[in-house]
Amino acid sequence: DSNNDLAACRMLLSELEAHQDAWPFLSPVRHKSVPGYRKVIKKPMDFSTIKEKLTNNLYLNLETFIIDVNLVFDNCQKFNEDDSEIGRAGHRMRRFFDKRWTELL
Ligand SMILES: Cc1ncccc1N[C@H]1CCCS(=O)(=O)C1
Repeated sequence: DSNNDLAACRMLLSELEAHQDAWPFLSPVRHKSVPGYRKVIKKPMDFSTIKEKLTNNLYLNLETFIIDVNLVFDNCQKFNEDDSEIGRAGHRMRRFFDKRWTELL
């Protein structure tokens, strides 16, 4: 039900934030220092923004939360080469997240 969905979202987010490869995703990409980012990425998302939305009760259920987490990783894949520090971190974080939330099912 929505209470344990919320608990699951909080649990999953704290695990994402604690991951050693989370550093590129903890705060919004500073588009002033990342040329092209604002033009290329139409819907920026990061873990701190997700936390804010959780706190403000903006996720209807686990599914809407997972959509935002996937947006973080999809943005990363769109902007970063697979063979780059941030690109590789994104792939590792997505693999970790997919494993964890499926373990909840
Ligand atoms: C996820 C991402 N995609 C593209 C460019 C940059 C980033 N992340 C930045 C977030 C702030 C710190 S940083 O500037 O080192 C890295």
